[in-house]
Amino acid sequence: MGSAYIDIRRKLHQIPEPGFEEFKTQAFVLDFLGKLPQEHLEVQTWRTGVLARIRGTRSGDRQILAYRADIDGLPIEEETSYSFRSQHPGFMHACGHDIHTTVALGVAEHFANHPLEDDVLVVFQPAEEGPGGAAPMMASEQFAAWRPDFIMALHIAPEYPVGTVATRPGILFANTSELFIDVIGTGGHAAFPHQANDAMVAAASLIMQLQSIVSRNVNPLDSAVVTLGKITGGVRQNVIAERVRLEGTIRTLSEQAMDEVKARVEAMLRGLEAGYGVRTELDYGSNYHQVYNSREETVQFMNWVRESGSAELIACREAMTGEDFGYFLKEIPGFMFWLGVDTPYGLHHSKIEPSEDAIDVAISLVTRYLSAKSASGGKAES
Ligand SMILES: CC(=O)N[C@@H](CCC[C@H](N)C(=O)O)C(=O)O
Repeated sequence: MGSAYIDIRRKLHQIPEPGFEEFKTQAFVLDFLGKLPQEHLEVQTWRTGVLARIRGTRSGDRQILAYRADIDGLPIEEETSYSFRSQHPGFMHACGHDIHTTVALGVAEHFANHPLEDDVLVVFQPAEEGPGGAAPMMASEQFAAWRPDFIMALHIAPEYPVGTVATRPGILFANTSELFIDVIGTGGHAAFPHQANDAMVAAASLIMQLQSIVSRNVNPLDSAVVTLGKITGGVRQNVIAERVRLEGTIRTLSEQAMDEVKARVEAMLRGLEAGYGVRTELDYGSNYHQVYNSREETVQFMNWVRESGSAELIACREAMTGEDFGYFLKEIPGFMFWLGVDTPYGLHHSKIEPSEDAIDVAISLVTRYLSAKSASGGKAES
């Protein structure tokens, strides 16, 4: 099965699309599903997402087991050595969603050919990178009609070898909040700073102040990240900037720490306005709930991986990545795990080249796990 799925991944890799604009990806998924045996398969769309339900042989009496993939790309210019690079300038699958989607198609194909007693729901979710598709998808009529009793998902992990998976019960990924700050001063001629109010100098001071939140305000026994990833502002070298925009993200392992970090950001903006005479505008963009793996489900999965030998299991630590899969896990028992894809470049890097050998590992692992779970009436045994 390897080469067929590698070909699918390469096709998806060439069409990365931003959140809620995954039109080609959705069409690709629908086309693939349309060619599978249709006897047990039902498909619904929700915005640019897709829900594929494979009815089990005892559908109705039994539970619905779900596998979720995110399908959007990132606004990053690709710099890989691939011959099948992105055909969408400025966009790239730099977070492995092409692999996640391919695995989901493999899972759907497997169960369309070999239905379980339980139903299997394969969720193709848009907009994970932002603004967040999980919460509105869960609130949709389509999802409510097919709401699963269990849900699992994976995320590629560049640092782990192919053939390994890593997870832990409890918190796996952080609470996140995007951060958009506009600093607004008064523009002017570079030679007359006293007649202007330089938004760039105020923004530079703010950047350094924000770095002190994690080191000086957050309890050292807690964990938090404040990262600014983008600055824009100014017009040209001899014009005092009237407006500077900072874009970043806040990550914390507790909701309390998130509230504390946000309170400090707001206090610093008030201080900046008083000290520099600028005006500021603050927008937290989208916020994601932490990915909290159900204890019982995760321990069962970890035991099953160890006993079945389906992959090598790493009991990992939590990470400061975010994932709106956390919204599914807030309401539905399940877990997320890392899938080793062995590449020197990290997630969101323009040169990331995940090993495609991991695709078969994942399809086999997910289909075997859901089969074992169904066969044992909910509790997977190896
Ligand atoms: C796994 C991963 O990389 N997820 C993204 C999620 C983005 C959340 C949101 N847009 C933000 O930037 O806060 C991540 O950056 O961790």
